Amino acid sequence: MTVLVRAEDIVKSYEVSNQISRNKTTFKALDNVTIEIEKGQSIGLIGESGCGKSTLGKILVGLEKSNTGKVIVNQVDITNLKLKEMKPIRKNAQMIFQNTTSTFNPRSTIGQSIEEVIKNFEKTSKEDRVNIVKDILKKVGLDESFYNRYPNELSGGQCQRANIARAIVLKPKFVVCDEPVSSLDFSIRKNILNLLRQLSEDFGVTYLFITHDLSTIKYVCKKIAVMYLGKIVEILDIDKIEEKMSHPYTKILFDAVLVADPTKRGKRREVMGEISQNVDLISGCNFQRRCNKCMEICKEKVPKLKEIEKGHSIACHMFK
Ligand SMILES: Nc1ncnc2c1ncn2[C@@H]1O[C@H](COP(=O)(O)OP(=O)(O)OP(=O)(O)O)[C@@H](O)[C@H]1O
Repeated sequence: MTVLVRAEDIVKSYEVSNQISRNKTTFKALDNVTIEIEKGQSIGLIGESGCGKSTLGKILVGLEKSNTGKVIVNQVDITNLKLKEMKPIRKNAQMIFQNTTSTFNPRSTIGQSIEEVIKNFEKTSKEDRVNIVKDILKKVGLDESFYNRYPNELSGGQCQRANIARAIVLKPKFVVCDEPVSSLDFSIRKNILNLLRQLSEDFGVTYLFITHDLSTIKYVCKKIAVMYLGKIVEILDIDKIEEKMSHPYTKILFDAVLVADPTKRGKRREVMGEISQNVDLISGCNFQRRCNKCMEICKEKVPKLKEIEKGHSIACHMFK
């Protein structure tokens, strides 16, 4: 298997100022994250709001810089690349955001916006560009008339399709999808998820698929990564999740999902305490205060993400 994206020991801190005291403090959004994404092995990334999913996604496509650590995309170390040097990488590493309409220039037509992306990366004639854009619009289920429409003339679902068209027009190898269907009606979600899967089959795109909705992951991903307070706590195959999930936080997350068959519903595990705010203030495991299996070692030592069997990694002191 070829490794397409590798992030090693990524730390990302933001400076936040207190509005009242005007003191500045740092907030660690990513706390030594290491993740490897193999070609063709799309990964779903889940975790509570604010745990650092989008920040990690942006760092992997070079839209944000980490404070420390290393990011390798398609065999190129992008950690310290300047904006200009990032250009050839961007062609292969794109991001689809949740808020669809605001990502388009309101003064350009959808066709012009997508053409702009091609112009930035490839030398093509106007005629070729128009044809490429019309083709890709068709591929995402939008007819030629959308070329001349403005963003405010599109519905949410149509705009998300256009957004996907723009992200994949250059046939990138890696795409981060940040909650790509969460702002859409349930009736349209399945269509978009099927479209993403189809595009991965047709163009060989590998995704990092960020979501809160576990049910959407299986449409496009083979693996799932669970994140808690700036750390990846478990990675495993999606089809083995019920049988193999082991981290106490993963189990709680999955308990929150309703199981259709009442005979298969287990006893619900309760999550204790409140989510901590700043991981810099915690020594040991970030999940210790909410974990009903917390041991002495969890308060002292940070558990490392370790592969406990092929394709299954976990960061928890219960697993040696
Ligand atoms: N530019 C920024 N300045 C300061 N803090 C930030 C910035 N961007 C993100 N953060 C903080 O970093 C943490 C992680 O944010 P991030 O958006 O990555 O979380 P998330 O898991 O994607 O959340 P959600 O699921 O709600 O989108 C949050 O606490 C957030 O407030």
